[in-house]
Amino acid sequence: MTALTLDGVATATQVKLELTERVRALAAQGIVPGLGTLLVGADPGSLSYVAGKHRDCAEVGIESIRIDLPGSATTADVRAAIADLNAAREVTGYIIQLPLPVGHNENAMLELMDPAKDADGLHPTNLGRLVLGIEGELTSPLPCTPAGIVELLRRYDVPIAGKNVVVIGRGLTVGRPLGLLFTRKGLDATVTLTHSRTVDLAAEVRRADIVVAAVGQPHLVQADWIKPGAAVLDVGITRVENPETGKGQLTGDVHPDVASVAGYLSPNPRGVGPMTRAMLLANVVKASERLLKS
Ligand SMILES: Nc1nc2c(c(=O)[nH]1)N[C@@H](CN(C=O)c1ccc(C(=O)N[C@@H](CCC(=O)O)C(=O)O)cc1)CN2
Repeated sequence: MTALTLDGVATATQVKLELTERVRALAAQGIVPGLGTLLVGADPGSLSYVAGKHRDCAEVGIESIRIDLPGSATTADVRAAIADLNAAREVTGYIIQLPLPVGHNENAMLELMDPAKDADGLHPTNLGRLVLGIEGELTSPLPCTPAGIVELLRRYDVPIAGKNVVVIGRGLTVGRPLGLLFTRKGLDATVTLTHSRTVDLAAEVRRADIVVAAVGQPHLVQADWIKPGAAVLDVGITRVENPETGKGQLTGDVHPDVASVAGYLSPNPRGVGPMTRAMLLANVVKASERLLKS
């Protein structure tokens, strides 16, 4: 068996086409969605993700506004930038690119955001709504990577209800909110959220119909951990030096041999990453649509 590829690039392209139409419809009613980004420091990965977010916005017709602060920025500087983004009329939604440099309290900064402008669904109010099971579409945004994972599975008709999902990693942007999302009414999966202190990870994963690996440990998930036919989503990514070429190479959490056992496999790169970007655009569009309805 070779797993069917869950193609994040093709799926995200389709999502962006659909969003372009929705942005046109908003424009016809005088509403221009605008995404703000706040980047602190010059981490190469974060710089590249933020640049990608602005390119994506241009592709679908969303305005974008960028605030970049130097790595030497103080907490007061970050607070001031957040206050500016909360106040800016042209910014209908914004994100704080994570991780923030060491020394900044991410949770405290996320809490300063106007929850109505939180395009990442990471403000405590929006995460709280996810916990409460308040429907996301019309009330609050969902975190982008979890939303992208579910959208990818849905668009490939991978069954979710009643299935055993094992999520590896309990981070803020992926594992923790994903567990909440999968157990929501309507998705109805049974979730095991595993982490670095889980005793027998392989045994947990062997029971899973859907596996999501989001830890950033190259090739952690082995082929003999996978139930035949399972859906495997490879989210964590690490730059590993290729000993032959000496060049850095992006490596996912899932070993390539998994493709011979799984029923579905999202590649990494080109799987969940592009869906994360597309879901951010979707959150910005939905926030503007909510404005129209309010
Ligand atoms: N505020 C946020 N910070 C972070 C988030 C987030 O959702 N909100 N997620 C990640 C980074 N991220 C977006 O910000 C992100 C990561 C990866 C990709 C992506 O498309 N990856 C490509 C490969 C990238 C490469 O070539 O280096 C892929 O998977 O094909 C998009 C967005 C942490 N921070």
